[in-house]
Amino acid sequence: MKNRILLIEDEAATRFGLVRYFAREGYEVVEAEDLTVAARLFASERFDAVLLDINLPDGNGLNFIDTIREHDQAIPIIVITGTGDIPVAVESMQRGADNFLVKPVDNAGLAIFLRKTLEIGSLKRRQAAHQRLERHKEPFWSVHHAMQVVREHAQIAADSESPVLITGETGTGKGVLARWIHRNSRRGQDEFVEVNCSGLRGELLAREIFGNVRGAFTSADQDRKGLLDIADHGTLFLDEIGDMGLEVQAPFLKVLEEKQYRRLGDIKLIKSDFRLISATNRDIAGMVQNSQFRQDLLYRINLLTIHLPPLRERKSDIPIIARALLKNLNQPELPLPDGILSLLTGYDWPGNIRELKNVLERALLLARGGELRAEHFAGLGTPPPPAPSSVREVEAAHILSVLAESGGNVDLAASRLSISRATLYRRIKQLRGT
Ligand SMILES: Nc1ncnc2c1ncn2[C@@H]1O[C@H](COP(=O)(O)OP(=O)(O)OP(=O)(O)O)[C@@H](O)[C@H]1O
Repeated sequence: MKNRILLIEDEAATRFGLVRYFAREGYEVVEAEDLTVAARLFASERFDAVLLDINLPDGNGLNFIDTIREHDQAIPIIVITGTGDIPVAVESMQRGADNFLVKPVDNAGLAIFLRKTLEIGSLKRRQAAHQRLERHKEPFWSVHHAMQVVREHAQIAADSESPVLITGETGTGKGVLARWIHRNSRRGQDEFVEVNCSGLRGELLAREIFGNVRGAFTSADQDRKGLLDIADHGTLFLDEIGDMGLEVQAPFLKVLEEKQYRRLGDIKLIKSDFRLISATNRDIAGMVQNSQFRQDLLYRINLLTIHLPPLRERKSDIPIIARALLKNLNQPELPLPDGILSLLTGYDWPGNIRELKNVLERALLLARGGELRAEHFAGLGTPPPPAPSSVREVEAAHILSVLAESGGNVDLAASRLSISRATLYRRIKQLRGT
């Protein structure tokens, strides 16, 4: 799809030149000769960027920056000013413009400006959307006692600066938990730098972590920052640390001990104040026994270990997690009938939360916006287990399903069950572990 530019410029000749040039560059340019037309267009149409002249027949373009920013914080604004208008240009930046150019405009220069500004704008939007999504990922949906321990330890991890090792099978949410710890730590506003050690072996991983100077190896045609550099003041998340080769383990241990390192091919020592969170789905202690992982490194990274249990060991959480995942998939109101809940709780979920999320996404596609039915979950295998028999099991199943239907809201569940909030808490406590 073509990027749409709103060009606000009163000189017809300048407009003509810019429209022709940008049409050739693959943009769609919509023209406004004054602020009145611009305001009408901006209110009714969607644009990817605004090119704004300051001196317009019906007012000062600077005021229009405020109007744009009231409605859209992210859209790139490039201001075009006459020579000698530098103070105006500075003011335009202070009011929220992204860039300014001085007339006569060099079209090629403006095109480069525009491309860069649009790239940054789109990155900002993606980052904002990603952060919004990440904020909704709450790692602790649970009534299970094992997750209570996880929650307590995660809070301790967030309050401290010590290295944390998160263990658990694939798809249990180790990455989600690592981000939660970072966000809730005092480094939460700084970088969260993630590297997956299984995708990059040997020297490739070392290059990513340490960076390099020009000429350090054959293809090193320029200096490159390492992730340790970028994670300074923030958090470095090493996913699948069990897959880190021994040749990288030794220098990495040194970094942890000394908090400084050298880029590949460099002699200069660089300091980095990063906080380490690692994760693995492998048995690292067993790897130490087999000399595949250094014991001294393990001692350094596992000061605090948090284990995420697989979904099959906390099946009582499946209704709550499924509800929450539906909410994240923008389907908070969609009912999950008992038949489907028993299908979901009857399955062992080797891929854990990731698999549950995929299964729900597939079911939503198959349901085409309608109600979810059992046939949308075909392939989950085993039929639902026999209905609970003891009074305690019946009570547990009922409480859990009402809690799930109430989206984990204890007040709502208590009122639906016609018991007090305190009684419901007491019952949940008694039932934990069932
Ligand atoms: N609490 C949660 N909220 C929302 N989504 C979650 C949650 N936990 C896990 N997921 C989803 O499940 C998937 C797997 O999560 P994540 O990558 O954190 O797991 P992992 O244990 O790190 O997996 P792996 O070991 O394969 O790297 C992701 O799509 C993630 O969004």
